Amino acid sequence: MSTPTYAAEKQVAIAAVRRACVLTASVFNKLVKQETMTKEDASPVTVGDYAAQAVVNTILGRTFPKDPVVGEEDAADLRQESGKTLRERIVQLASETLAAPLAEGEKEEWGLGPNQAQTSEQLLDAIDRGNYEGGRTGRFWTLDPIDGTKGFLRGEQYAVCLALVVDSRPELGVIGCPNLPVSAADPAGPRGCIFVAVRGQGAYQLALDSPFSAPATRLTIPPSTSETLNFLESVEKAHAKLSFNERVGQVLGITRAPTRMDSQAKYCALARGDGGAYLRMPTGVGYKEKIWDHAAGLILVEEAGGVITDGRGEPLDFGLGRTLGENFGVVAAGKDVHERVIAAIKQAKAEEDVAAQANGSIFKLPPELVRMIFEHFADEQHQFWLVWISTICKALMPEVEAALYRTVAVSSCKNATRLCRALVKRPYRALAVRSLVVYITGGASIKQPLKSALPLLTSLKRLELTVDDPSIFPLLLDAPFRLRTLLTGGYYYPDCVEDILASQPSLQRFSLMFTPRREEPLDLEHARTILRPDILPNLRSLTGWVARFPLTLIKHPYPIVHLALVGATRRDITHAISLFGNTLVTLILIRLIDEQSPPECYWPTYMFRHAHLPKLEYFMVADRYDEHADLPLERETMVIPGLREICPALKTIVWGADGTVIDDLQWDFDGMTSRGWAMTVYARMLFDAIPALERVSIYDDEVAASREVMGEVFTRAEDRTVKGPESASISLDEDMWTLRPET
Ligand SMILES: Nc1ncnc2c1ncn2[C@@H]1O[C@H](COP(=O)(O)O)[C@@H](OP(=O)(O)O)[C@H]1O
Ligand SMILES: [Mg+2]
Repeated sequence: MSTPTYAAEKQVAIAAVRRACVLTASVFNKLVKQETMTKEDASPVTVGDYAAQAVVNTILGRTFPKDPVVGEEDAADLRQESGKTLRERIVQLASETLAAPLAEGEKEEWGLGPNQAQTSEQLLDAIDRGNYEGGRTGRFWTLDPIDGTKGFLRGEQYAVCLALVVDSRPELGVIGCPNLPVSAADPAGPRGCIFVAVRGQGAYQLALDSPFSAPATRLTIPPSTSETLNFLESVEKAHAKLSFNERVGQVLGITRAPTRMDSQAKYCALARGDGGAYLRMPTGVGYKEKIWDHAAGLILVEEAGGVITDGRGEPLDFGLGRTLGENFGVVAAGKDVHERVIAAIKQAKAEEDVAAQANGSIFKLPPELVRMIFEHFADEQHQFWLVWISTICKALMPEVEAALYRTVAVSSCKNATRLCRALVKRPYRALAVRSLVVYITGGASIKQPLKSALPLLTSLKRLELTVDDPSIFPLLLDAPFRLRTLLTGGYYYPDCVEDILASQPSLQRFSLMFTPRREEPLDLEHARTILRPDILPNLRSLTGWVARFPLTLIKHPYPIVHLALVGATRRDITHAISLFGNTLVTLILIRLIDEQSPPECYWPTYMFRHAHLPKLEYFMVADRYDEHADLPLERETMVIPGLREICPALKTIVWGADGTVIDDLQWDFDGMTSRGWAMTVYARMLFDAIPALERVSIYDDEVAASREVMGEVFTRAEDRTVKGPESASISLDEDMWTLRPET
């Protein structure tokens, strides 16, 4: 079946709306402006409403007699004796309007022109044609003869709105706006426009007085940015929650003031680019939006390239009768901004939920304070207190949850799925999450649960994602959060790492710990974008497993303060130091020493040759040997010349040497057999060379493999003498040492 073009319907609807506009404009001029009716009188709105409905329905009754109409008014009151005066006024007005000479595009058989007089009864019947209740299937018209009655009375914006709905979908919409400036750029210029849209045929603006002959302007919603975006909203506070819009605007970073106008003229303004988004959020009194207030607007916006849904992002349902039923408000916007507006609404709504729940709390403390107290108790040791409090006082649940959900970690599929479900169920929980750790290797994929939860985590700042399913990582590309810390890892290196980096300009700390696999050669192309200097302007901390993180490809001297590398060869280290040496404060290396390495390079500070590390304070190195080679035990090679100038600020050196190296040092140095002797010589030489040095620790264990390791420590006393060796254990600072043990 071919798509209907609705050409006849369109022509009739435009003509009917134009006649109704002429009628309402004359009602305004005669009855409102000249104040021939008092406020207590049945009101000019009532007169205009009924009369306009009589005119439009008469035309529809003649042209499409089988089509029912869903309208705002019915004639029951007018038929009463008490309605006589009103009835006569309406009949007179409607008759005059219908009897006006035929205009271009109109036909006599539509009931128009001086030869087509209608009786009073015929006109009341026409009004009653608007009694239809609507429904899921079939076609019907829906009419709002004067939409924006308040605007009409003020002489501001109002609209005559007519739409054809087929099987619950608006297919044709016509909106007449007698008071709307023809061009928003010229607000004092000529007024009066008609807007028309047919599904699949585009949206157009026509001239109100010559809709069929004057050239039509095709409408498209232009793209907007946070700077150009503004909201269109009702004038009437009772019709939409304007304070909520304000908060949504803040979330979106909108700087322009909203444009307020009555009626569906807002949809017209949106369609022609006079505003970026129309927000109509419920005021909470249980009002259900009427289909005639949105049907014509919907098709106009959609045909202008926009998106229209309710406040939750759900489609508007025109198949439920006279109202939009359970839809929650209305949001219309350009394609490029609609999704962001919905996300911002979710955030503002979640905040509101938290605030609303807090009002019922027995503690009348300011919510920020309660939150601070609870956050203080949210650590693992005290969590049960919070849970206990919330079971006693349910009103405190949102604050308690906000504290408990601030930092969340999951390490099994089951828990990850549970967590995601809990976040989706109560968006204020999702809003509370600042730090999320997902560490799941093996097992089923948790992609689906994450897909539903990640878009809600608007406050997330720190994400640690170690998963074996690489298809999870692309989810980060659409995420609403701006991370400061991103730690990634897993079995497969995902192709989209660089795109993720490009989408996270606030990133300060980044870690890439994908398992190096021998069987698969590293695709260096993957790393290319990390090299672009512009994508990570805030990057200060970098951790990587070098086999999957080709450091030598980085050419940009990011001002890295903290660098940790696993599996770094001599070449990687020299390269890193030459790039980041000027800014490094901490440097942590698990280095690979191969057979080709010259013997001197066993001494950790040997790597600083030719370098300049003016800010370096903490240096830790743990060694891995491919093959154990003979050690260079000559004093001359232990400390390179010029070390004082190279790293003048160095305070701490931690060396995790392989056990066999320590054993060699023990047996073989200078012919002495004391285990501590060679270490003591080395440590003392370091203290002599670097005046700032306070501590040297040497551990005969693999530092990377365990959090608590034993070793010998040398310290500089107040009187600058060197003490040690003393046996000690080192506990690795978790935050600094983000590396995970190899398994
Ligand atoms: N509490 C409420 N919430 C939302 N809309 C309401 C409302 N009470 C009335 N309205 C509708 O808001 C329409 C006007 O919208 P706007 O504020 O955008 O101009 C009214 O149309 P009418 O003016 O045709 O009665 C009416 O249908
Ligand atoms: Mg209305």
